[in-house]
Amino acid sequence: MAAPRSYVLWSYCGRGWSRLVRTCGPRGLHSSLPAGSLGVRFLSQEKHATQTHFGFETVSEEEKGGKVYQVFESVAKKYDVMNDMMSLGIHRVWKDMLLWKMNPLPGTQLLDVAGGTGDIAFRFLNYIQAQHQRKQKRQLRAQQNLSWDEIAKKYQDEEDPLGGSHVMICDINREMLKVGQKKASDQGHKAGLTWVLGDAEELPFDDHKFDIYTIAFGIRNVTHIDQALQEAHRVLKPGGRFLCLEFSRVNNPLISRLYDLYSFQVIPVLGEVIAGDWKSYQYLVESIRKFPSQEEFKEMIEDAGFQKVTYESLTSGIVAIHSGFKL
Ligand SMILES: COc1cc(O)cc(C/C=C(\C)CC/C=C(\C)CC/C=C(\C)CC/C=C(\C)CC/C=C(\C)CC/C=C(\C)CC/C=C(\C)CC/C=C(\C)CC/C=C(\C)CCC=C(C)C)c1O
Ligand SMILES: C[S@@+](CC[C@H](N)C(=O)[O-])C[C@H]1O[C@@H](n2cnc3c(N)ncnc32)[C@H](O)[C@@H]1O
Repeated sequence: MAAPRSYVLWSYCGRGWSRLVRTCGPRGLHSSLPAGSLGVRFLSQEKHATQTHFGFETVSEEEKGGKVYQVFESVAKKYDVMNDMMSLGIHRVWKDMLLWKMNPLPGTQLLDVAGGTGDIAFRFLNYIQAQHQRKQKRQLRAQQNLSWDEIAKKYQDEEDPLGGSHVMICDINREMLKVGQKKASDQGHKAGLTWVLGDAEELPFDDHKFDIYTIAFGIRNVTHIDQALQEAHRVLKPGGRFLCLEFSRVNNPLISRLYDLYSFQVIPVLGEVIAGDWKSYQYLVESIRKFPSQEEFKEMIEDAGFQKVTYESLTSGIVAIHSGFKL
């Protein structure tokens, strides 16, 4: 569908001309003139950039990407410590729950978009490796009559412990990727992962390439969420799964009040004290409030072509995991 254009209209209401900006979509001009208007002069056809939000601020769509980039460039080095401090470690449990829901099999090709400092990717590799080790132990226990030499040899001759699984970590921000790459080498993750600089709205991958697409705490920052969802659908294989972990809507009014207090009174202060960055953490809490509810987001995922879309709210709806399939 063609993007709506904005036009400047000037309306005369008796006391003088006033400037109105109205959009013109494919079905015509959407404008209602104030009562008492004596006439309209169509003075110009300036094309206006479409407006969107950056937290509670209204910005042009062109500006938003740059502002989001600055936020994550600024917080990258303190990102992990901030998350532990802000959530008292709860974000780790939410990410573990994403992995339990995914329950990947050896050989899975995962694309983790907005993968940042690698939290989902490392959990994926650890999950697959742990599965492989459990399987190996089960097999060895079943073979009661093996000698010590044979057991040692089985461990030495080990084939790929990832069973061909691979995770592609794609993020738009160089600084976040750099921190992630350093963490990977510190934690000894060498095989099974690739780091790619790329935009969720225009993924640098062919169609039908991945078994699973994840995005954790990323989609809220994307300018055109519908575009990112369509890209997720495009790069998944038929039968592939979309999983999204994101902040959502708290339904209990008392918890919601406490959560608001904590978010607006505590999180930016922590951001200032720990990361020297109040503004980025103010953006974080504001962007959470701008993100659609569980049901609204489910509809957006369905609109992108996914089927069997479901969600699970965690911690009273502070976050939710949405799941959908490309069938
Ligand atoms: C720039 O963009 C970003 C930067 C990032 O670093 C990260 C992200 C993306 C985000 C993540 C990866 C996850 C990071 C996690 C969070 C943002 C945390 C959000 C989650 C919560 C607020 C809820 C869960 C956290 C907790 C339960 C922490 C517990 C806090 C306390 C026990 C209270 C601390 C109390 C004080 C410091 C005293 C002063 C308090 C007030 C003035 C406010 C009153 C607050 C309370 C009475 C308690 C707080 C209540 C709640 C949190 C709600 C309770 C909820 C339930 C019981 C379910 C990124 O995009
Ligand atoms: C809050 S972090 C989440 C990182 C990680 N997934 C996690 O769960 O901790 C958000 C990430 O989204 C990335 N991001 C924002 N807009 C993006 C876009 N259009 N395409 C890809 N990544 C984007 C940021 O650079 C940042 O690394």
